[in-house]
Amino acid sequence: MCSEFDRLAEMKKYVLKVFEECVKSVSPRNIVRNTLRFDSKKLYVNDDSSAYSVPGDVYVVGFGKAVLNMAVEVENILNDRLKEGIVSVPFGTQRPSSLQNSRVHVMEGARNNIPDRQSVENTDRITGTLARLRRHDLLIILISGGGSALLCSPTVPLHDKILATNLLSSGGASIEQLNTVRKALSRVKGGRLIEWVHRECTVISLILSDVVGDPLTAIASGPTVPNDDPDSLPIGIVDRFGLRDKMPKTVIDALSRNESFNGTSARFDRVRNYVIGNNAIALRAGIEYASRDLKAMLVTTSLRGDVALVATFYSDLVAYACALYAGATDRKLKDQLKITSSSVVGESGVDVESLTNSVVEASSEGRGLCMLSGGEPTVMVRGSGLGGRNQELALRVSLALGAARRRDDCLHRFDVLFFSGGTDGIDGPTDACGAFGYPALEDMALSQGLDPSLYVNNNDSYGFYSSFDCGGSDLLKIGHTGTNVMDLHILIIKPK
Ligand SMILES: Nc1ncnc2c1ncn2[C@@H]1O[C@H](COP(=O)(O)OP(=O)(O)OP(=O)(O)O)[C@@H](O)[C@H]1O
Ligand SMILES: O=C(O)[C@H](O)CO
Repeated sequence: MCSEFDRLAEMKKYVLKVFEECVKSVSPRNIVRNTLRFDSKKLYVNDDSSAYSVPGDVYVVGFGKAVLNMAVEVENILNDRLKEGIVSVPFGTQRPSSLQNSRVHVMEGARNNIPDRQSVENTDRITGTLARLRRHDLLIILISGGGSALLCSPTVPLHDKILATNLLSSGGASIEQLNTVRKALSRVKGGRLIEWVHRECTVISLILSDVVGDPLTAIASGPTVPNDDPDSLPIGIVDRFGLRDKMPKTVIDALSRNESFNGTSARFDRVRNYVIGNNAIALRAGIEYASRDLKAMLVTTSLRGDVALVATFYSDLVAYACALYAGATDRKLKDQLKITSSSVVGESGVDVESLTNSVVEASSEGRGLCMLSGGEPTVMVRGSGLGGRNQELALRVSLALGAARRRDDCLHRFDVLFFSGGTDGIDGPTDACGAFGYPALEDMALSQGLDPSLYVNNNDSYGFYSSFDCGGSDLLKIGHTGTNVMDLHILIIKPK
C-alpha cells in the first residue's frame, strides 16, 4: 500500500498537468487564432460578427506580459499586410524563432512589474508610432496584464509614481483602486492613449484580461476606453488608505486637480475593445482535462480578498466536501462555507448547492474531486520576507488544513492537495510561479526545524518553500509563460 507521501507525489504531478492544460488554453497565439480572420480585404473579429475594411496600412502596438506572441500571431494572420508592429514586454520575455523575419519590434522594460526609465522610453516610441498613422490606417492595440507598468508616461516624476503605487499596493488596494490612481497620473492610461491616434483611424483593441470580471477600465489601466471615474475618486482612494501624508506632494497635487478623460469624447467613436481571453477559458480547459479522471468542477472565477480569508475559505470548503463525501449532511459546515465564500467571492458567494450536488455525485461514483477556481487575492505585505500571493496562499492553506485535520477526524480519511499558481509563471517579486499546500506540510516542516507560521507572519513564503524539503520541492518554477489571466487554484480531494 502506498504511503500518504507517495500518493501526494502522484497527485502533485497530476495537478501540474491540469495547470499546464489551463495555461496552454490561454496561450496568446491560440487565443488570437481563435479570434481573428483576414481575407485580404477585411479583418473579421470573433466568429466574423465584426468586419473591418483595410484600405490603408495596418499597424500593431502592444504592451503587457502576453503581447509579444499575440503580435506574432496577428502578423501571421495579416499575411504580409502588417506595416509595422511595436510591443513593450517584460525583461526576459522569451522570443519566438519566427521573430527573425518579423515586422514586430520588441522592447523590454519594467523589471519586477515596476515601471522604469526603459518602460517610459518604450511608451514614447509607442506614442510616436501612433502619431504617424494616417486616416485610412487600421490600428490593432494588443493589451494584457502587466500593461500598466509597460505603458507608462507619468505626469509626475517617475519615482513619485512608483512610490504612490507601492504604498497603495502594499496597503492592500485592489487592482481597480490602484489603477484608478495610476490613470489620474498618466498621459496614456484611462483612455488617453487614443488621443495620440488620428481621429479617423479605426482602432481595434484585443484584450487578454487579468482582472476579475474583465472590467475594461481596469485592465492595464484602460488605455483605450473612456475613463468614467469621478474626478475626486483617486484622491478619495488615497485617503481611504490613510496615505495622504505618506504620498509625494507631486502626486497629491496631481490627484487634487484630476480630470478624467471620459466617454463624452468623440475620440472613442472609432474604437472597439474586445476581451479575447480570460481566466474562465483557462479554468474550462482544466475542467475538461481533469474530468477524464476525476469529478471536476468550477468553484468560481472571481476569488479576491485577503489571502488569509481565502485560505479559511479553502479549509471550510475541504471540511464541507469531506464530510459530505463521507455521507454526513452537516448544516453547520454548509452555513459556514456560505459565509466564508461570500467574504472572498462577493455577496452571493459560491454556488454551494451546485457544489453539493457534484460532491454527492462523486461520492456515489467513488471518484475523487478536482475543484478549480480563479481570481486574484491580495496580500498586505507587512513583513520583510520574500514571497508572492500564490505561495503565501498555499502556505496558509497548509496551516489551515493541518489545524482542521487535528480537529476533525473525517479529514484523515482523505488525501488533500492544493495548488496556487500565477498563469504568467511569476508570483510576486520571485522566480516561482506558485506552490503546493497540504495538511501534513506543517508537521513535516516542524520536523525540519522550520516553523511555517513564522514565515507567513514575515511574508516570507518564498523563503519557506526554498528551505523546505518534501523529498523534492513544493515550489513550481517555470519562468514567464507568455500569458496572464490571473491566478489559478486547483484542489484535489481523494478518499484514501
Ligand atoms: N513578500 C511577499 N509576500 C507575499 N506577497 C507579496 C510579497 N511581496 C509582494 N507580494 C504581492 O505580489 C503582488 C505583486 O506581484 P506581481 O507583480 O506578480 O503582481 P500581479 O498582480 O501578478 O501583476 P500584474 O497583474 O500586473 O500582472 C502583490 O499582490 C503583492 O501584495
Ligand atoms: O497591468 C495592470 O494594470 C494589471 O496587470 C491589471 O491589468
